[in-house]
Amino acid sequence: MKTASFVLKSFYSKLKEFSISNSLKTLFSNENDDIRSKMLLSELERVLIEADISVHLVPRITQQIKGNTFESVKEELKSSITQILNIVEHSSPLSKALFDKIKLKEKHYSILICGVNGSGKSTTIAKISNLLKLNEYKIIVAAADTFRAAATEQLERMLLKVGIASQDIFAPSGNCDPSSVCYQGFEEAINKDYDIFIADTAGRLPTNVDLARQLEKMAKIMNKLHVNAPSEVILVVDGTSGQNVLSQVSAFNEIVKISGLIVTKLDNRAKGGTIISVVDKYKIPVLAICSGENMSAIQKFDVKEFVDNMIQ
Ligand SMILES: Nc1nc2c(ncn2[C@@H]2O[C@H](COP(=O)(O)OP(=O)(O)OP(=O)(O)O)[C@@H](O)[C@H]2O)c(=O)[nH]1
Repeated sequence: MKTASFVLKSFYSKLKEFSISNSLKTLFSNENDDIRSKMLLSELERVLIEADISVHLVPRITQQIKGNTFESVKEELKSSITQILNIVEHSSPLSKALFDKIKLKEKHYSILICGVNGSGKSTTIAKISNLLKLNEYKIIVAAADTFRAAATEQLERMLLKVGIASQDIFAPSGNCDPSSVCYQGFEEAINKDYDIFIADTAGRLPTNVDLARQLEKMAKIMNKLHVNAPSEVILVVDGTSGQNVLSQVSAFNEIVKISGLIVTKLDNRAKGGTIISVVDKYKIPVLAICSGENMSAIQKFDVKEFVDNMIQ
């Protein structure tokens, strides 16, 4: 089985392959080049936009560039991007429990997972469940994706694979309302003293009013059972969706307050700029990054590691 660091390397090697630095080096092919000249500045802007950094953010980054050598510009870019990413702390009680082995203080911790179709929600839930189980948490997962027929079986299959027993998967048969699955599942979590309750939800376009209301209802109904519920609302986004991720974050955040992001599929086509743009615009922490279908392909988001690999 591939280890987490091996899998993550595939994301970082992709980032390196794309490398802002390579493009930057070519901008400095002539010794007398000055980055502040109009031509070179617009070339630098193009490089950053190609790295998936939003067009609104790029001028703010380039404005801070004062140096005129490859090394100085590179360091200024790194510092500017680091500053943007460090505007929030990229952690939550869940991510600390997952990656830092810091015990959750809250009892019956509840997590609502949402996102557009196919962003990787169920796979990510299996990865999280795997880690939580290894860290000796008693968890229960509710299959509240009652929309797609095969979704429950798919989730169950993945959870069983990582050693979650079928009695720890709340998946009532029949045509159930997703809010009632959330409610009953969370009620069971409280009654049977589970440490963590995770609800998988159907993939949805947040612009679909009915589906948006349904998600809102799930969060509200959980709150009837516990004053802090849901403890975290995590939006799972496909990291290869580029700037589309920005509109997803905005739309979902209007329905339920998103407490953190998990960015998936970074092994596919990762340029990294999307993460920078989302953090800058919405100040929402990135709780984890995923770079593969393998259950170990999930890792804490580390700003320094990310920036060092993006610009070397
Ligand atoms: N390459 C890669 N594929 C991934 C990753 N995470 C999930 N996938 C794949 O993406 C596809 C969709 O994943 P799911 O977990 O089913 O996504 P979902 O959001 O639950 O899907 P819906 O329930 O249909 O909305 C599957 O083929 C997964 O194996 C990842 O980090 N990298």
